[in-house]
Amino acid sequence: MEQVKSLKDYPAEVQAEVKQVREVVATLHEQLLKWNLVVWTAGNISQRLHTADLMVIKPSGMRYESLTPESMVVTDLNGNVVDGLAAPSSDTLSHAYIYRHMPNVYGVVHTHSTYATAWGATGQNIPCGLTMMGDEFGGPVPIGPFKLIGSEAIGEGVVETLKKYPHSPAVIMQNHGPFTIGKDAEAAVKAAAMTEEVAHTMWAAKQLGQIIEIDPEDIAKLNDRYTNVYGQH
Ligand SMILES: O=C(CO)[C@@H](O)[C@@H](O)COP(=O)(O)O
Repeated sequence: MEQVKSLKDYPAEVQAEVKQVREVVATLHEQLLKWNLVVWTAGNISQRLHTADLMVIKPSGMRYESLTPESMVVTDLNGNVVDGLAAPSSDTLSHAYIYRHMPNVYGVVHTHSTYATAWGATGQNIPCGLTMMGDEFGGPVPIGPFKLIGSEAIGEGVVETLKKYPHSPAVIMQNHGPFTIGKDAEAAVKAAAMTEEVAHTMWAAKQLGQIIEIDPEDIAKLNDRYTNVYGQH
């Protein structure tokens, strides 16, 4: 049987990174409240380390206002706790699955943000009818399969869905809510905020009439410009 190491068994550089990532992950949860992406305790953030196959994730069921760097939980990429006093998030095994199968991903976020989750309840991809969707998602925001909570099944659903939508940093799990990814936890939080924004706008558009979807060639150009030209390089 695999021996689970304690954080004390890891080198000093790993312990130093854990300290820094605990701060980052604890503080970023404030952004979920700021952007109105969560209610009560329903959502979580994690970030993977660069110095070891470990991640830092929110403790399960704790109010965002009470989160501190010390209350964050450190697990390995099989979801085993290596440091922390609290039980880790219900979605730990799914975050770990995503990190194991998507080596460029270092941040994962889950929310139940209202409009994105409403699309999830209908099982419909959010169609790409906005230039910002071409920019941010490179196409529609996809719906992932329905999966029960607590195992790595949600992570499998996210990874399988993103194989079909490789430019999207978001999957809205059917009947559940968005899971977003990024090069770090902050990028995944940004993707969660953008998912909710476009979910809201496209919901409003649907009330007004038929959606005009953007041509896939133009979506590719938008996504390329946003990825390679937009912002400071
Ligand atoms: O999605 C769900 C439940 O529907 C959970 O991810 C959410 O409530 C957050 O749980 P944790 O507090 O991270 O264990």
